[in-house]
Formats: sequence, C-alpha cells, structure tokens
Amino acid sequence: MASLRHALIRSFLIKRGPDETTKRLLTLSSALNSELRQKQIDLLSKYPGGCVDLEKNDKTGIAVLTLNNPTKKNALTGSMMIDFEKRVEDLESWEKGRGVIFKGSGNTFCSGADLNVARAVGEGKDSGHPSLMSSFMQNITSRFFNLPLITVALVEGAALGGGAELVTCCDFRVVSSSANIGFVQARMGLSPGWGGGVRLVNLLGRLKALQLLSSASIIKGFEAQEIGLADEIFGEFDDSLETATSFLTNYTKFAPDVIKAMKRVVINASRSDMQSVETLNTKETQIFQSLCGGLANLEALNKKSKF
Ligand SMILES: CCCC(=O)SCCNC(=O)CCNC(=O)[C@H](O)C(C)(C)COP(=O)(O)OP(=O)(O)OC[C@H]1O[C@@H](n2cnc3c(N)ncnc32)[C@H](O)[C@@H]1OP(=O)(O)O
Repeated sequence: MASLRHALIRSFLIKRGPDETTKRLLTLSSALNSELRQKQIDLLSKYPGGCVDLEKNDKTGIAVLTLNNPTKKNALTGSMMIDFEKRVEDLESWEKGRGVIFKGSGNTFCSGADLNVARAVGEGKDSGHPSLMSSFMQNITSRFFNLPLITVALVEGAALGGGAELVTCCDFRVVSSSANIGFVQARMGLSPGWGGGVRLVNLLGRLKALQLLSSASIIKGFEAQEIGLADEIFGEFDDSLETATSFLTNYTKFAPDVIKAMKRVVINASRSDMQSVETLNTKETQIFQSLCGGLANLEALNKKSKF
C-alpha cells in the first residue's frame, strides 16, 4: 500500500506544477484512505458478536464505555472493533463530557482479539488482513488516547494480548489486585498490533516494556503498580465502578471546557510525539503483519487452551 502510494505521488510530482500537484495529492490521499477504510470495514464486519456500549451522564460529565462479549471474556470481534470506533466518535463530540471509564462486562476487562478473528485474519495474511485489522485498531486506540477527556481503564480479571494493549490507551489505570494483565502476544506467535507496543514504551520506558513483551508474563495488580502500569489498586471487596469513579472524580471537578483545555494542553505538549507515533504505528503494523498467520502463530492457535 505504501509503495503504491509513493509511486503514484512521484508520478504526479513529475507531471504537474506545484499547486496543481498539492490539490491532486490531497484528492489522491483521501481516495486511498477511503479505499483502505472500505477494505477494513468489509473485513471486520464478517466477524460479528458482542457489542461496545456507551453510557454518558451529562450531569457528571462521566461516561462508561463497556466491552460487552461476556461469553468470551469480552474478546473483541470484528463488529466490536467497528462499534468501538462509533463510540469514540460519539465521545469526540461530547460537549458536556469530562471523563470516561473504560471497562469490560462481568468483572473482566478483555481477553484480547476473538481467537476466531485472530485465526481468520492470520489466514488472510496474503491479502494483507493482519495489516488491515492492525491499522484500524491503531487508529481507534490513538483517537481514544487523544480524546479531550480524562480516561481511566478499570481493569478486573483478564487483560490479555490485545486486551492489555487497550489498557494502555487510557490516561490512568485503576486495577484489581487480582487482575491478570499480560502482553501475551509472544505466546501467540504475535507482536503487539493495536498500537500497544508504542504506547507501552512511552508509558513504562524501553526496559520495562521489553521485559513485559519478551517474557509475555502475566502480572497481578500490585506488580502492575510497582512498574507504573497501575495508578490505583482495589481489593476484592471494593465496588470496582465506584472506586474508578471516585478516582476519576479527582480529575473531573472543574467545568468541561476547563478539563478539556487541560487535556488539550497535555496533548499539545506531546504533539511531536504524536506525529512520530503515526510513523511508529505503521512500523508496528508491518512487524505484526510479518508474524500474524506465520508458523508460530498458527501453531499457538492450534494448540491454544488458556493462559
Ligand atoms: C493483536 C491481538 C492479539 C490477541 O489479542 S490474541 C488473543 C490473546 N488472548 C487469548 O489467547 C486469551 C485466551 N483465553 C484465556 O486464556 C482464558 O479464556 C481467560 C481469558 C484467562 C479466561 O479464563 P477462564 O476465566 O477460566 O474462562 P474460560 O477460559 O473458560 O473462557 C470462557 C469462554 O471464553 C472463551 N474465550 C476466552 N478468551 C477468548 C478469546 N480471546 N477469543 C475467543 N474466545 C475466548 C473461552 O474459549 C470460553 O469459551 P467456552 O465457554 O469454552 O465456549
């Protein structure tokens, strides 16, 4: 896709004057983007199941975003990925919004990609399916990460594989002491593909990120807190949603415009990071595409039980 883009751009640059070239390049880029998007939607909509729910409270300015696929421990199906994008769109334009709690249904966060989807995407390797899923998920998680709202991941039960990547797209993490957080992609013969590799390095630093990714170890709440992945821990008798809400309220006391301004200040200050994040994500997708559907991945899917 990138080499086609470059070849077309080069041919335009040779044939046209500068102004005409700019206009044509913009048209071309938007045509390529909508073609890419259509391919992503066509692929993901083949794998239905579950949903992503959003409850917005205009009075408090706090919304609850819930991954809802309880029979599969909130594994993400293709249609849930599309749903997730719609909810992010809704949050992007929420005037009265201050903060979001991102959680899973039934006391567990997310067991990663639905393994049926992971298998099908891997089998479509030659048609670029891993890259289509990866770039779609990177785009949504980046948009969620850059919402003008304060975001908190409420992590209970499993946050594995892609589920652990989703944990990194929030500003803060409130984690159950018994939660199981694992960047287990290596056990699946995979690498992160939902933008979680780039965000994890930015969050924890190079060494800790490398330790988590290359060991694929599964850590509990207190260990997550020790390495800086969890901002607050709660116990088995605490009300999880109440704990997350009370944590978030520390940062959502002021008027929506003020809260949004603060978040925008922080986003703006990391703007140079954001530009490079796009490039880094593209590389992360290429690495993911190189593994997904490969021997180690197919072997892991075939003998897969549970972690
Ligand atoms: C870039 C994306 C990369 C990825 O995310 S690859 C996916 C990585 N994640 C996994 O491999 C998770 C596999 N699941 C597990 O290890 C365990 O199910 C888990 C989450 C620890 C929960 O264990 P338990 O509480 O004992 O529950 P359980 O195993 O009986 O699961 C209940 C039902 O949920 C299903 N399930 C869990 N995770 C799933 C998944 N990712 N995709 C599809 N189905 C999944 C599981 O098969 C079981 O179904 P059933 O009740 O036996 O029909």
